[in-house]
Amino acid sequence: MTSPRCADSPQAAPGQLPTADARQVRRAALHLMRQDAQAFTAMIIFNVLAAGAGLVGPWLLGRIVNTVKDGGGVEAVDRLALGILVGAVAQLLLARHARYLGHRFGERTLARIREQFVERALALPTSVVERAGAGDLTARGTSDVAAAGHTLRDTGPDVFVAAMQALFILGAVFLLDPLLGACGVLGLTGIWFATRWYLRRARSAYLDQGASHSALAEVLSATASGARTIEAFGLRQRRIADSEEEIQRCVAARERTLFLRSVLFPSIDISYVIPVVTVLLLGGVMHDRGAVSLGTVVACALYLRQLSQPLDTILQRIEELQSSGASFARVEGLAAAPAGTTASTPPAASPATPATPSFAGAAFDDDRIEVDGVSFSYGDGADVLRGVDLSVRPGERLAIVGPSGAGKTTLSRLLAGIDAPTRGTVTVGGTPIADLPPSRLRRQIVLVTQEHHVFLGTLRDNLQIAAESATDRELHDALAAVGAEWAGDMPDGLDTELGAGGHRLPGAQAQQLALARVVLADPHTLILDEATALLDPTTARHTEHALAAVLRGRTVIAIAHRLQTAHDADRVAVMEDGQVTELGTHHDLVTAGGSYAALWHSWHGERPPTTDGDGDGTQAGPPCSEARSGRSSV
Ligand SMILES: Nc1ncnc2c1ncn2[C@@H]1O[C@H](COP(=O)(O)OP(=O)(O)OP(=O)(O)O)[C@@H](O)[C@H]1O
Repeated sequence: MTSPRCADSPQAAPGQLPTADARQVRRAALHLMRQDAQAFTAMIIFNVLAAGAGLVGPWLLGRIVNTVKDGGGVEAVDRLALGILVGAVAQLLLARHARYLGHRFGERTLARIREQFVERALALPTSVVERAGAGDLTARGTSDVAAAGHTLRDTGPDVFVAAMQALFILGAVFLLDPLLGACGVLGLTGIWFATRWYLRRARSAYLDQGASHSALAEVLSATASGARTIEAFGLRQRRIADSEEEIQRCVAARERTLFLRSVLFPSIDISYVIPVVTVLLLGGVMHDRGAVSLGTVVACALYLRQLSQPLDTILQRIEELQSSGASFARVEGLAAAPAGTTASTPPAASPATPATPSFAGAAFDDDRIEVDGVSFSYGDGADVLRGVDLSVRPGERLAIVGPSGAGKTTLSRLLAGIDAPTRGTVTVGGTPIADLPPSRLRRQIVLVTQEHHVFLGTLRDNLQIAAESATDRELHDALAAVGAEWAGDMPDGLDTELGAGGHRLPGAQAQQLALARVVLADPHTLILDEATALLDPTTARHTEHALAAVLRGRTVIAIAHRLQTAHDADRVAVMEDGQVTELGTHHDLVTAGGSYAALWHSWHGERPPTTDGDGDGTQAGPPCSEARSGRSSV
């Protein structure tokens, strides 16, 4: 499934993050320049002055030739030579300062690009990141941002200085003698053709190269993170074959860019010599006829010889500009990704989104979740959800049970707005969940799974991710709410460093930490999918009880792997083969004698009742215990 904005995005292959087109890249670059306009203008002024100072040398050298030819004295020559020295020193100092300004501008702009990238990446919907793969996002955030930064800091200013110098030099040649200037420019046409040929092919070639790097990073990181599974299922050869395929793609892409360079550079080298030779030959003939002074011919030849230096810089850097332009297009592509909003966008006001956690229950009538005729398929596969209708009342506890593969997790992803339905709608308070900006969605509905992360930083940092302004008291309350008594024994309390190099939290504690974050995020609806699965039965029960107090007043949708959870819920939805086949209270469903009743009775080791009597095993059966239930096989 591709969201509409993603499909509209330029150059976005299905499921991949988009890449900005040339117009968008230009607009983004101009915007960055405008953001630091003062530094940019100062950089231009100093570059122009440096380029102007660079013209003094050849011009004075031409005058020295004329002075000597006309029999001028040593004193005159010395004066002119001193002028050359002053010009060279002035050029050095001005160019140095221009470069310093350029670097400062580059560093500041790079910082802006990085900040913007992080904001955009954080605002991406989970489903987009999942489909694009972490490798692509990582490659864009690391090597692509670094390449764009290198251009801004070094390549960009270098090319700019060189372009100024080249323009000034050509202007000077024309001023000295328009005919010789025209010859020089004509002699340079070879460079123009070679460069045009190169530029027409380079952008797509470098984009391919960047994409092949991303694909390789994706395969390698997936292989590394799934190493145990690969070993266990004997998938080694397959992964090696996949990696080799991506490496081959990478090599082919790099060979193509290498070919482009190997044509460009020799053509350029030859083209440099042509204007100098032309000017010397024509200048010689003109001088013989008295049409031009010897000094002018020498100055023109020197200027054209000098031209090779800025042109060299431009042409060598143009390759970097192409590759970093492609990198910048990939970085900027995130702007066109189907993010509803950026992290900096303030969430729309909602009664269920208080700035600080209240823990007081926050589900309002507006927060009703409606699932209406929903079908869903992964990619082009068959429907795994088929015409699901469900209405979840604010403040209700709904348990979803069903056999493995019935579609419970898929439905929970749709309810959490991670995926959008293929057909039908999932709405919260009348708004399609898939249309909610991620920043707002995350404050309304949170999916809690057994996947969780302990970030490098203190315990406080780890908690304040969910509520930046939460006080220590609120952090302690959140930890207490999920039964994380261990937090009180931390060596430095909330300042204890967690993660590699610091205090390592065991799985169960890390899960409690993740739950405490949810408490702090304070969404009106929680979807629990195996949230307490890693906890041992006693801790799980303890956490669930603690959560029960915290969740009062909120809507809770729990994928129930323990039938006790279903028993304690307000209503139970039974899913089978992508459909909701039964919906009602535990008591009603047991009485109805359908699949849920059969499951409940088999769990209790009972025979299903043959009469319409109350089949609720809580009365007739042995007391429910987590130890007995373990994970239900529903
Ligand atoms: N990312 C995916 N790509 C393709 N198919 C998927 C994907 N995730 C799940 N499925 C398929 O969708 C169907 C429903 O899976 P889902 O995980 O939603 O079921 P479930 O009821 O939660 O199962 P379990 O209790 O085992 O987690 C299954 O046939 C599964 O193979």
